[in-house]
Amino acid sequence: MSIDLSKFPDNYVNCYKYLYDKLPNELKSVKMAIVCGSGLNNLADKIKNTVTFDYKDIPGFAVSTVAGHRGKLVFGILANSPVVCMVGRFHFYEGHSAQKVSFPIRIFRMFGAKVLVLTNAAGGLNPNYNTGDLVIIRDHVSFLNFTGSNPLIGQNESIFGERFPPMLNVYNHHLRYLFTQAAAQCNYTNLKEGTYICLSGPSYETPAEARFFSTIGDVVGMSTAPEATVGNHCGMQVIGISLVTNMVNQKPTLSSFKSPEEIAAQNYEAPTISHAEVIEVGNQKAKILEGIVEKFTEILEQNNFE
Ligand SMILES: O=P(O)(O)O[C@H]1O[C@H](CO)[C@@H](O)[C@H]1O
Ligand SMILES: Nc1nc2[nH]cnc2c(=O)[nH]1
Repeated sequence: MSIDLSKFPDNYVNCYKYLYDKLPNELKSVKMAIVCGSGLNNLADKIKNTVTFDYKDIPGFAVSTVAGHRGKLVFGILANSPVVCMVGRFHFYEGHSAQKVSFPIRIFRMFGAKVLVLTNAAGGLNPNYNTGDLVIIRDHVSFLNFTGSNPLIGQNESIFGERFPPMLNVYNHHLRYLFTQAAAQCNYTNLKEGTYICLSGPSYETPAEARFFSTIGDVVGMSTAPEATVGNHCGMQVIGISLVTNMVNQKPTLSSFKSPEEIAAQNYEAPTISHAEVIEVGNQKAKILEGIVEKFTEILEQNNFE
């Protein structure tokens, strides 16, 4: 075993050992960890020589309760590189604490992962975006962190990182640049970059909230920031990619001064949004993202990225 387990808290050791003992030697250490967002399970399909675990069997893991999140942890080889992939993630709105949501990230660090690839389905706020666009996360605004649900609250586990970690470069610039190269090599031309707004969910935003969020960010979702916060704390190089699964409605709600007849005469259509739509777009676009993530891994290998 390459790490001194006596230095780690028991719950991390139990989980690490459970997985470690079942892995072949070539997967006992990984370079990269990937988290699949809603509808993006197929991202894991390119991983070879896999060893798969059910979340329900892994000590310390929560279980996935959300449609579009398979609840499997996959170790394997992607583009000649040993990786671990969460096929489905945990969310705060499922009733898990921010600490529970991000618990796997520290396990991946214990397995040696330096690079953390976070993917998610998100609503587009930036009017220049379209459904189906991929957005490299440049920075985030986390309403979870603002409101007392920072995953680093509690006793600091100094084996992982410092008490007051800076958050000035959470999303690594070099990785983001290399991701643009990977996308270009895959002939993907709709790549954007933007700020991710993290909300607790599970309700989607009201139009007034959406207008407010659009003044501070480009996409909005209910994940990623806790994982990025913990990854940054334990010294991982983080990259986040949002798939715009829907454009968020920002039009003001109906005026009180208009009669139902006047509204109908304007051919008014009530806006909607559903998780089924989010998953459908995720499934449609997962192939593209899968190809780019594989190319990205290949580029990291070529660049000896550490
Ligand atoms: O962020 P991921 O897990 O991709 O999922 C996004 O999609 C769900 C809402 O449709 C929420 O869970 C939101 O966070
Ligand atoms: N909050 C939020 N999360 C999402 N996840 C996917 N789409 C959306 C959205 O429109 N809003």
